[in-house]
Amino acid sequence: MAETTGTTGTGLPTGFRGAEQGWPGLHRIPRPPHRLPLLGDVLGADRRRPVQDSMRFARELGPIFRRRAFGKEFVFVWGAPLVADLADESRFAKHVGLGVANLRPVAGDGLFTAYNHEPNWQLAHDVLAPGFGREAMEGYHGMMLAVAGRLTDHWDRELAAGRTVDVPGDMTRLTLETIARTGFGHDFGSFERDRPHPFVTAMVGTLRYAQRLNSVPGPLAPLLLRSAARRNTADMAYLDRTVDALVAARSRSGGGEGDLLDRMLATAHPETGEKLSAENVRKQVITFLVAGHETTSGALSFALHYLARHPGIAARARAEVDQVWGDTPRPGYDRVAKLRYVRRVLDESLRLWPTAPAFAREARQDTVLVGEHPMRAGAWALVLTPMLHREPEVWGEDADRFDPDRFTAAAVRARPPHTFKPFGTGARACIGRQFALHEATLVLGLLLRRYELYADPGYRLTVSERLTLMPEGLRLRLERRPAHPTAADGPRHDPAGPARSLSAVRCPVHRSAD
Ligand code: HEM
Repeated sequence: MAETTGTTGTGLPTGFRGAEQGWPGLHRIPRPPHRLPLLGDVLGADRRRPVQDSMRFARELGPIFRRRAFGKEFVFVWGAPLVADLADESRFAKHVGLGVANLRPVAGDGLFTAYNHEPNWQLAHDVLAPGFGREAMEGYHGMMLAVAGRLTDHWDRELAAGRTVDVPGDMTRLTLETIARTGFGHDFGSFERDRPHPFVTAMVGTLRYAQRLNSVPGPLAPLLLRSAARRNTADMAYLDRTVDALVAARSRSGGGEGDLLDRMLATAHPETGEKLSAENVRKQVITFLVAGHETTSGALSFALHYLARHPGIAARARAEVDQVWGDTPRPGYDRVAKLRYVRRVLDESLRLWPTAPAFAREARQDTVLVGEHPMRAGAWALVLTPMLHREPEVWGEDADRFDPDRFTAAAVRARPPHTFKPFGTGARACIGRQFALHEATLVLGLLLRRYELYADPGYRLTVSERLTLMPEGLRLRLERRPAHPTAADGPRHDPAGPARSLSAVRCPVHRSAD
């Protein structure tokens, strides 16, 4: 069922198979009309933006379609009933394919890139899952606040200097420091640097390289990507060195305060007593440092973009923060989940731009997808999340419009299951979901309370891709808000009250889909 775990010299997994073997009814699945011999469906393709490219094809071809590139055919799925069927864990499982498989040389059998059959997945999952439970999360909260304080110090300085702020750059600084501090007791000093930390540069290099591997013919990859492959090797070596130094420092210090690294190094499996090997710890640390910040940074950046574009929505979110938090400098752990409207803003941003924009599912046994498309065991499809999240049958004809009220409790209850999947699905869904949501809601609350956010009227949203999604070149102008005189220790009224009344504020720059 699972593919072979080896890789070729280019990092492409051996046995990387196309859909021809797995989908007996492949010919019935729509494909782009202008297919070139040998090259496939590459006419007009934007190799730097493969997800947005596939979204374009999705709109033309419908809820299930295929694309061919360099002799390999891939099936894409985004229609809600199809995705719901793929979410059936008894018949389907995560497939480590395309971009994820290309990351195997970097992250090996770490949690994200492990094949389902590899024993280290279950072992690491069981050992690390308690690191994302409520007790652990409460422990991270204070550190998250401290890192957010470094961000606001930095933004205050930029504001005093009359500069706009670099949103994706600063969100990446914030989220990298947060996972490094909470997970590994490490400080990259991101806010003290003018340029991204070399760890970030090396990480972005490996992500981009993994994405590029999909856009060149396999056999020609060693030739076409020779210099890129050399750079990639150097990037991977840098990541390894950074992580090795971090682990060595922890071992010398004799242990931390029970963070993720302590768990990785010292915790035995509750039933088998087994521990993670040194090599696996290295892969897990890289996995968590990368997976733990890149996507959250994008999610925060998109949310800030939409908030700046929709002052009425920002005002409503701000009213909620003022009411729930007042002026308390350190809102407590329990106060974060109370920011229900801020959380809806985040969910709506992740709906339009799920920053991990696809996940793959493979058939565990021969089966028929939605009773129509036969699949052999091991056949797989890529779920195109941004299109699932814009499926008109589910989200309406105005699905491209930013509207956080799509996430009121009643609206969520009214939707069919498996229609909102920014964190993937099933046993291999995101282990860091609560961590990301807590961090991002906390930071959005702090920023909304402290600043007015102004978009550059000339900016048009451009989304860059490096396996993950990020708004490109987004800068905002800030103004400090006066401190609010509301109570510091909690809401005196229903927090949704004034928020509701503010919902009537009209947004002067309301544009759909940007
Ligand atoms: C908004 C932020 C985030 C998004 C959108 C996101 C999205 C995802 C998605 C879609 C998957 C499943 C991938 C697949 O099926 O192939 C996943 C898995 C994973 N994520 Fe996240 N993630 C986020 C934040 C985080 C954070 C903060 C951490 C760690 C602190 C994290 C660690 C992981 C790991 C380790 C896995 C693999 C889980 C497994 O297979 O057992 N993620 N994430």
